[in-house]
Amino acid sequence: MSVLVKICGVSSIAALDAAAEGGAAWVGFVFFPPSPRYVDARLARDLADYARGKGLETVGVYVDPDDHLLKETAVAVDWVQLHGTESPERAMAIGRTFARKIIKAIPIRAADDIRLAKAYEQAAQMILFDAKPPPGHKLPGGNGHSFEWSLMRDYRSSLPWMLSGGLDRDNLEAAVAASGALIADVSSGIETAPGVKSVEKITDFLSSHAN
Ligand SMILES: O=C(O)c1ccccc1NCC(=O)[C@H](O)[C@H](O)COP(=O)(O)O
Repeated sequence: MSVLVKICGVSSIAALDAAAEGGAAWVGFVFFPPSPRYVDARLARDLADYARGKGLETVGVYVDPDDHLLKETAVAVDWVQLHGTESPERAMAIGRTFARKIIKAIPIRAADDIRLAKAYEQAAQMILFDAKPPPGHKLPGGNGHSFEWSLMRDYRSSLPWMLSGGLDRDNLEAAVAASGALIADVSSGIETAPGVKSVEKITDFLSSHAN
């Protein structure tokens, strides 16, 4: 069993090197100021240039972004990941206006939550299923929480999809087996503290069941 991997919340060259050397397909930069993984437009441009030189695809992670933020930052990345309450119409408009591929994050707690993905089939090029954060939580993603992976078992779509939420090297194999995912996304599980990526953990994660 092997999966493609997105390493999310990257803010250092060392983490990019580990992601590229371990065979990750995507790296994500978080453009949401309250996040401990936040990077500004200038740092993101430098990191994204470096990542592209290493053969990585780049993803900008946003929460209900306005056009000003997108104009400043989306130019640096290949994909725009929408982690807020963006409607299908807004997601489609962002994709067209900024000529970027869209990943729409769908928060999951129960089986019914998966249905929302259908509404984005024309607006997005990929879906990311992430654990719904507890009410009142300040971040919509990057919380290290999992959802019941087997809920994805019978999911079928014309779009590729990523499994996300609380993954780490110890649970990746079980998560993939239970969900049938072909792509996995990880952030907290490869950190030593919120926002601090570990080269060793990235390498371990990617060598466990990825590629
Ligand atoms: O990572 C963040 O800080 C973040 C903040 C706001 C919106 C989204 C965010 N992360 C999105 C991701 O793609 C994470 O990789 C995903 O939520 C999984 O995170 P984790 O459970 O920590 O592996």
